[in-house]
Amino acid sequence: MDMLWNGWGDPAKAAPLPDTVTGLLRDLLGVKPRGTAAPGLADLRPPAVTARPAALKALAEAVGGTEHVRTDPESRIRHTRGKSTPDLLRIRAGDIADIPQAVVLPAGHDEVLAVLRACAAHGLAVVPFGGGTSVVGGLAPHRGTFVALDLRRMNGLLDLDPVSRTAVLQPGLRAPEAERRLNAHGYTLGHFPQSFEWATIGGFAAARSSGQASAGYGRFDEMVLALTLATPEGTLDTGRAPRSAAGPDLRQLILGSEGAFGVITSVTVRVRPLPETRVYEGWRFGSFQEGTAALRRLAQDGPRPTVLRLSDETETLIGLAQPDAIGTGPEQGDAGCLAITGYEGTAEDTAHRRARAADVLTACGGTLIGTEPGERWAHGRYSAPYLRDALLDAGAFAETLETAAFWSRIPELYTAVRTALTDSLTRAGTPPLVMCHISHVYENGASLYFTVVSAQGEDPVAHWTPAKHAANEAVLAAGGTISHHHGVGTDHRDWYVREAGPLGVSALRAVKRRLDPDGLLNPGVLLPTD
Ligand SMILES: Cc1cc2nc3c(=O)[nH]c(=O)nc-3n(C[C@H](O)[C@H](O)[C@H](O)COP(=O)(O)OP(=O)(O)OC[C@H]3O[C@@H](n4cnc5c(N)ncnc54)[C@H](O)[C@@H]3O)c2cc1C
Repeated sequence: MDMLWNGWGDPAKAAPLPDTVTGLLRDLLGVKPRGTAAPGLADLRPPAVTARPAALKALAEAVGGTEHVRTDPESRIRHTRGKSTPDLLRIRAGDIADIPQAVVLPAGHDEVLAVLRACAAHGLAVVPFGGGTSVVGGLAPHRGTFVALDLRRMNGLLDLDPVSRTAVLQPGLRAPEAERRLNAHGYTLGHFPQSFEWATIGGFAAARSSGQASAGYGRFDEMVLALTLATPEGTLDTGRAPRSAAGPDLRQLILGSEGAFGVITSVTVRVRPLPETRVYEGWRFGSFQEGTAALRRLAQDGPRPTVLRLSDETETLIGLAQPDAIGTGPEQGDAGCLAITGYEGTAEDTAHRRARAADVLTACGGTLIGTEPGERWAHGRYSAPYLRDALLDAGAFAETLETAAFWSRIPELYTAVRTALTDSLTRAGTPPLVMCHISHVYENGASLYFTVVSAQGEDPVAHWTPAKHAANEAVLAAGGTISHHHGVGTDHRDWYVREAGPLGVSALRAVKRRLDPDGLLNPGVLLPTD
């Protein structure tokens, strides 16, 4: 099954907004229903394919037949951009300017190399395409003539080593299928981002993804032990031991390279035994500040839950911490802040960590409110993207952005980003609701994840852009990183360039030139084009 072309996920799971939320949008944010009907897939008329027949023939030869090179309108439209809110708004408005010439489906590493050779020979750029869930413009290169390299046929579990607890996965394997295959052998990857239903192993590595259970299982880049990269200049194999002192770690150069240095064709990951037990529960704190201090205590001194997240006052009040319960949040205004803790592992380890963490959280001012909020969060953990579609349908604007910083910077960063978003959208005539949560913690810092909801402007993308830029400026000024887990793409590139600095950027450009001398791979993604 393919994802909804102009929204999120499985069309069967689309859910209308509860009346409480529609009322809230109208009364609080002045959201008005949009009058214009969105075009259907068949209404869109992609520009004709301009790639020469010889180029399409070479691509077909590279991937074993014309059936693996798709030029039909629907396939091309389904590979146009990713799933950020501006991406959805553009395609809903019928804008398919970033459409690929063709969708090419290789079956293995050698076919990827052959596609890269064919593209080099015929002057076509290449956009590696995993699940298509990028929210940073990672699939919209700055070059008109390109093909989407869809990795869905490379979807195998190639090896499982129970002694080392490692697995070799192909890049096009979607997360649920990766879990299903590992679970059949008694293992889990433990990577559960909100995009879990659709994103792929290659996309996780390419964009340095982080899942909702990162407190226990770590970020995806921490799980990766080895990678194979197909580049226009040949194959780069990295990682022959869990850790090494043999020079700089080339794995780190590939992780986060977002298709600009090559195509990841194989990923070796560490796996863990399937947990015997899972338990999620809710805690209430008087304020975001108090809850943040409690999370820091657990992150620094332990014990570390598997899931650890904290919503600020606004997110708690709206009920967004549990998307299934949106609009039915605590009735009283002094809801405080909801934290969710989760424990996965053996029964003994889970019970032990849960009891000790409860002592820490209580000492930090938290009140246990039972397993119901935790179970509700777990049940609704993949629902929020469906909610976004319903909000857009209702005429609201809803988008997320994220950053991270050292603990001492977190309060300033929180205030700076909230203020930037609120001021910018209020000046534009659409005062927003800005909500925030912490869902990834480290010994030395944490991420902040913001959700913005407002009325849509007349041109919703143009209306949002200054607010997003103001938030990016606030992130850098307050000492945060431009992305904790969404990546750079084209949307964050200009701020990433400032974060990396001129020498850092020129070093990365040198790498790009060595691996991709003709600049075929994702031009303009991660780094500016020359
Ligand atoms: C609703 C929603 C929720 C999300 N939640 C999370 C979350 O909780 N945590 C999180 O980390 N992210 C999240 N994301 C962002 C996104 O899911 C991640 O960035 C994910 O890693 C992208 O995987 P993908 O397979 O969809 O990659 P794609 O979107 O297809 O590609 C992402 C980038 O990587 C490149 N790429 C893809 N595959 C390869 C490959 N094999 N080799 C080289 N380059 C490649 C692409 O060219 C592109 O630049 C969310 C996105 C959405 C829309």
